Amino acid sequence: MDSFTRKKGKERAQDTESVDNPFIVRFKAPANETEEERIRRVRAFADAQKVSKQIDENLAESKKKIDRRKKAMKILLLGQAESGKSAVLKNFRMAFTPHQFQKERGVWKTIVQLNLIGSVKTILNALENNDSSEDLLSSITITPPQTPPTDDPVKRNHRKLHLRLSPLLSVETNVNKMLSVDAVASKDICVRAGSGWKSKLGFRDSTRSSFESMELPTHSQSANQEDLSRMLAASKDDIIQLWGDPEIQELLWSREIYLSSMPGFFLDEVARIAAPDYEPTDCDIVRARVRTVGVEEHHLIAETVANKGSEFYIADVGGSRGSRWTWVPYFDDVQAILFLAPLAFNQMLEEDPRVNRLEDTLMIWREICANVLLADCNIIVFFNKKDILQKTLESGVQVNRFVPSYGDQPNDVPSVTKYFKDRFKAYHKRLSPKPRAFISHETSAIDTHSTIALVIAVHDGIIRNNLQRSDML
Ligand SMILES: Nc1nc2c(ncn2[C@@H]2O[C@H](COP(=O)(O)OP(=O)(O)OP(=O)(O)O)[C@@H](O)[C@H]2O)c(=O)[nH]1
Ligand SMILES: [Mg+2]
Repeated sequence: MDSFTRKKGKERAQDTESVDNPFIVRFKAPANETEEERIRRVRAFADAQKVSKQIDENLAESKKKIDRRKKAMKILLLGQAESGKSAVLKNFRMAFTPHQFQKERGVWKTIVQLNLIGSVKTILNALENNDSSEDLLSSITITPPQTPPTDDPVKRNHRKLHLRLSPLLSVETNVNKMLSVDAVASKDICVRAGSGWKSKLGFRDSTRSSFESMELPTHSQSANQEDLSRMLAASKDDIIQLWGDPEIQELLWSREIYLSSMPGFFLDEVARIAAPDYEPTDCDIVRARVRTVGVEEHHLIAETVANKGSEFYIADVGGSRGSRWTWVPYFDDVQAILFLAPLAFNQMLEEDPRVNRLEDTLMIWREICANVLLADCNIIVFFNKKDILQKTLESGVQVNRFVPSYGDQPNDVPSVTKYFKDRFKAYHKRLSPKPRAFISHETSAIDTHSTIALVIAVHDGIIRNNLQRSDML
């Protein structure tokens, strides 16, 4: 007699209690049950119990997570695409969870390599379009040029380079496929939040709970990454030759393709990055470009002595126009918004080249300031990309050509930064539903040294502010 059948008498006694319990009712022994039916029923009951236990455990884990989340600090990174939100997030992670971040180095190695090959593709595409006089914006191709042989030795050399680099581009295509890179018309690597792209590149996230799925890289995925490193090492000299070619520089210039000012630019460091033993530095990682699509939420449990164990959630959103509708659900319980405003006055949006970046940022800023859901939220502005502003002004670009209201104010970094700050401050004062302090910092998120110090100070400031608000000080 099995334990289930032995409990029959007891079960009967509990019948009144369990009459409402569908689980017990479902597995009650029917009258005239055969031995075979009984075995099947007992087995089904054991299976159901196992599933039920698993569900209870998951619910308990979810509840724990909800409770933890309630207590933790919640930060939201906002701003247009390419404003530097993900770069600031990386600085946060380096500051508070350096060990965890260290484990991701392999992922960033592959991304830096892909960024580098992306620049190579842009050059080859420009060359090919030049040859065939096709529109520059036609899709990027990995096929070698099909045009007939030429007597021009420069062109012949370019074609040879293109042919020799084709296998590298094929391997790159395989890695992009593996990452399910979105085939949107973008020059960037676009991976969807929650798609597990980092685990496909070999990163094991130990902060994830046991019931969250975590894909491990398959053998072929790891092989793809190895192929990429091998092919890059083998193509190193060709890439150096391609990038150093004065004819090509001239062509890129004439086509207004300014590679060195594009995100994810690594062509000046090919020798280091294509080396077989290449390991990305912190600066490489912050400069690596992956476009955020959707919202990536990161749960950080501080590892550093000063803040050990303190928990916070940082949501890093996709900033392109098509992604902004995904931001609103995160307004609900956020305590601080870090708003990234790039100090860019002479650039247009990639998704709409008619719209100036500064005007777009100001439009988002007005909406955030006026939002009643965010009335009690700390908002901190990072006027980012100060290094780029410096270079732009040094190259002689006049602000008033792009922003007529700038007038004849000096064309220097302090004056331009003040102009930005005053405009943001004025909207903040006018549109905030309740009075609140305007807090801002000037940053260059790729300067990890100063940005790490800043994010630690900002984190401490948010805690102090929240404590003051809850009258605990
Ligand atoms: N030179 C320079 N580059 C920066 C700075 N901040 C960010 N970048 C680079 O600009 C590119 C875009 O930065 P991201 O952090 O990916 O931008 P994002 O706001 O997350 O963009 P989306 O994910 O598209 O919304 C990356 O290659 C960064 O390394 C900066 O202060 N100076
Ligand atoms: Mg991003």
